[in-house]
Amino acid sequence: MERAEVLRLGHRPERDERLTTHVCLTARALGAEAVHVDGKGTGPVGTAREVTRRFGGGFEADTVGSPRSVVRDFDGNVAHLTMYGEPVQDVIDDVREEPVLAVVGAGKVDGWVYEEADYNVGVTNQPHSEVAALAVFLHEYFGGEELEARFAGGEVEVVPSASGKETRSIRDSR
Ligand SMILES: C[S@@+](CC[C@H](N)C(=O)[O-])C[C@H]1O[C@@H](n2cnc3c(N)ncnc32)[C@H](O)[C@@H]1O
Repeated sequence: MERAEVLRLGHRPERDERLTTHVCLTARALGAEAVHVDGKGTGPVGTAREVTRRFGGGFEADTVGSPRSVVRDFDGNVAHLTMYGEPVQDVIDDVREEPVLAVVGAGKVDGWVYEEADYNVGVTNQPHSEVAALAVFLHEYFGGEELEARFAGGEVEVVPSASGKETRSIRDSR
């Protein structure tokens, strides 16, 4: 069965707070089980935990001091998302053979990441965003099944609506 974790490299608290938060929330929403934030990213990690508490699911978020250890210790395929990589559509079937650690950067990504990754994967070979790259990668990895996921154990859930904004407490929906 497919399972995914995400490693956010090079978080800079003074400038990446919002983007790293979006990496964490995108990882959770699109089916990853955990995000590991390299550096002192306590703000994004706290937000991800709070969203999980409110909206459910078993998503885990933490900060890590040694991203290289996360890469080396991961039991599965390490897929580094980079505009210089092989096209996602060419490699995703092979990546899907194992659990995946999807690695995304912030500023310049160190050379060891390119060397130690099992796959360097481009979501197009144009420069864009780690959030966009992660979303498309997870969607390709899970083949769209992540869109049907239920997030159990939270306080509230959204009632899908063609207009307006509606939520209900989980107690009311059972
Ligand atoms: C704004 S980019 C910065 C990249 C940085 N200049 C470098 O040399 O690695 C931040 C991250 O977005 C992701 N990214 C951007 N464009 C991508 C693409 N076309 N395919 C896959 N990932 C991409 C990569 O993970 C990258 O590390």
